[in-house]
Amino acid sequence: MDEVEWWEFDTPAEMAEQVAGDVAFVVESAIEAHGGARIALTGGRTPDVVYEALLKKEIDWSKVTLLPTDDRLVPLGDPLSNHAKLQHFFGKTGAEIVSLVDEAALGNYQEAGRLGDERLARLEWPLDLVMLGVGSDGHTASILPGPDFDRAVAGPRERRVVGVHPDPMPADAPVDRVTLTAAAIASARAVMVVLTGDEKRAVVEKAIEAGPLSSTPIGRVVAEVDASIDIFWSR
Ligand SMILES: O=C1O[C@H](COP(=O)(O)O)[C@@H](O)[C@H](O)[C@H]1O
Repeated sequence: MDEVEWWEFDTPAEMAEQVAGDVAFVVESAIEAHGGARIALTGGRTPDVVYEALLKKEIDWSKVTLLPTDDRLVPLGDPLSNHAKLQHFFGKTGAEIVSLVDEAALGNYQEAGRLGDERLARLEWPLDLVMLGVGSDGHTASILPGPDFDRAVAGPRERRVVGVHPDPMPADAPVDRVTLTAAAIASARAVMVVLTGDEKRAVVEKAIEAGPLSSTPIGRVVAEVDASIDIFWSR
C-alpha cells in the first residue's frame, strides 16, 4: 500500500459533502477517460448521508454503473439488501445498477458467490472506485471471520466475488453473504473508506498498524491495495 490519508470531519454531513464531491470528480474523470464509470458502493447504514449528498451533484448517471461492494443473501427487495439500498437512492437516476445476488441461489452461498463472480466478469475491469464501509468488528464489504475468510482475502486473484458464511454471524444481519474479494477491491483505480465514530476509528487504526498480518478484514484489504487510500472519518 502506497499511502493512507485520513480526512477528518466534525459531522457526518460535512464528511458526506466532501466524499460526494470526490466521487463526482472520479465519475467525471472516468467518463472523460473511457466513456463511463464503474463504482462499487458500500452497504450498511453509514453511507446514507453520503448518497443523499451524491444525488445533489451534477452527474451524467446514464454513463454510470453501480454495484454494491457486497450483499446479504436475501431477496432483492428485502430491507437487509444492499442492492435495495442502491435502488432506493439511485434507482431513478438512470444509472445501471448491478446486483451481486442471484435470487436462484439464496440458499447456497458458495453457488451464489460463483454466480456473482460470473455476473461481474461481464463488466469492464478494473472498477474506477470502490467505496468501503467498516463494521465495528473490523469487517469491510462482507469479508468477515469464518470458513471463507482466507478465500476472500487471499484466494485466486482472478476471483472477484465469493460467497461467505460468517462465523460468528453479525447480530444486525445474521445471513450468508456475497462479497467483492480483497483482490477485486485492490485492483480498483481508487479506494476510499467511509466511517464514523471513535470505536470504528480505533479498530481501523489498529488494523492498519498490524499490516498484512492483521487478523481484521479491513487491515488485510488495506494491505492489499497498491494505490493510496483515502479514509473519511467523522465524529
Ligand atoms: O454488513 C455490512 O456492514 C458494513 C458496515 O455497515 P454499517 O451499518 O456499520 O455502516 C458495510 O460496509 C457492508 O457493506 C454491509 O454489508
